[in-house]
Amino acid sequence: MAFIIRLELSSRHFWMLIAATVHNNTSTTQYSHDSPPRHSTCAVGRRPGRTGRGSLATPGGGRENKGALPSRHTCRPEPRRPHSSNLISETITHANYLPGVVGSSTHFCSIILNLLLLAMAPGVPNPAKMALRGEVSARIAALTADEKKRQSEIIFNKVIKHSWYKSSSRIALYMSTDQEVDTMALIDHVKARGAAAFVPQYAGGHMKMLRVQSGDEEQMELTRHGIAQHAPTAVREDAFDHGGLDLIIAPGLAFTRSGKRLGHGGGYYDKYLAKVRAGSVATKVIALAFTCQVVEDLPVDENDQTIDEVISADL
Ligand SMILES: Nc1nc2c(c(=O)[nH]1)N(C=O)[C@@H](CNc1ccc(C(=O)N[C@@H](CCC(=O)O)C(=O)O)cc1)CN2
Ligand SMILES: Nc1ncnc2c1ncn2[C@@H]1O[C@H](COP(=O)(O)OP(=O)(O)OP(=O)(O)O)[C@@H](O)[C@H]1O
Repeated sequence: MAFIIRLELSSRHFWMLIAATVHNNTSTTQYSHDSPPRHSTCAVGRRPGRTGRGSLATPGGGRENKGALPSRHTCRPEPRRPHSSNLISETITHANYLPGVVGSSTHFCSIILNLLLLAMAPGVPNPAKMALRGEVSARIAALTADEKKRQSEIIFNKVIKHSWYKSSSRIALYMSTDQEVDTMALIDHVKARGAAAFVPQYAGGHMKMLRVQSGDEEQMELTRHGIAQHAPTAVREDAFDHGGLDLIIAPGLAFTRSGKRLGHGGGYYDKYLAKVRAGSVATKVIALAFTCQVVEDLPVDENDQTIDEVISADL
């Protein structure tokens, strides 16, 4: 019976079932499988200033936006794949609809079958990564704004004292969302030091690092993931074309002390770091993490790039 159901499902649903299995068996998150996923909303528009920050999708499927965003509307269901964090909540929903499949003794065969399908479905999200993204996103969502501010300030002070930071004159950072270590003070610090600050501009699977000029942050537009970035029409120095980068301060969802990194599932940093490292410049990479983002171990694949150091309030 389970097999027949599976034949009727797409490969994405196979992964959802695996993720549900992984999640049900190993997760310690506070999601209630009885609770329906939260309503999905998204932020669009221009960044209103430094206090109104966007956010990446949350595990409940919603895009929490604690900052005052200029506009907010309910997203209609998109025909394309949802953000990986949304997939987690969808997974749980599907698990509820198919209790006989997820909860039955066919688990073992199901997992073997799904693993075989992994090889046949390149580019389909890895269920172990999806499960960890859901767990860590929930932990971050549970942090208060004051706690995130407290940790971000400690991290800021560690970064500005770091020897790699002090010796770098071309530094890539990221425009932080409410679910990430705040980088706004750091971007200001880089510019005040007279160093060049760059931030990501991503679209269609490709990411550039563009230089931040005075006042840019207030002009930036929010992507559908709630990330502020230069408009497509902005003409700014591309870090890659003009001398590279000495230091990349990277975002992510989960990290290990040994340098493994899990991002939001776009593959943007993995590709960018691979390109940077293929060149001759010895660019250092530091990731910034809330304490709850540092894990003992995390799943990696052949494309995943390591980071040189993770800085948290505790590490
Ligand atoms: N502040 C900040 N800026 C950042 C990043 C970040 O993590 N933080 N990024 C770090 O990389 C890049 C953008 N991150 C993205 C991550 C995922 C998707 C994305 O397309 N997600 C798919 C689902 C992916 C999947 O599940 O396979 C989607 O929404 O449909 C887009 C951008 C560049 N800028
Ligand atoms: N160098 C690369 N070349 C081609 N595809 C890649 C490369 N790096 C990653 N990818 C692909 O991108 C997709 C997302 O990868 P992954 O889930 O590891 O992203 P992530 O590290 O979580 O995201 P990000 O780097 O944007 O924070 C996967 O399908 C992966 O195979």
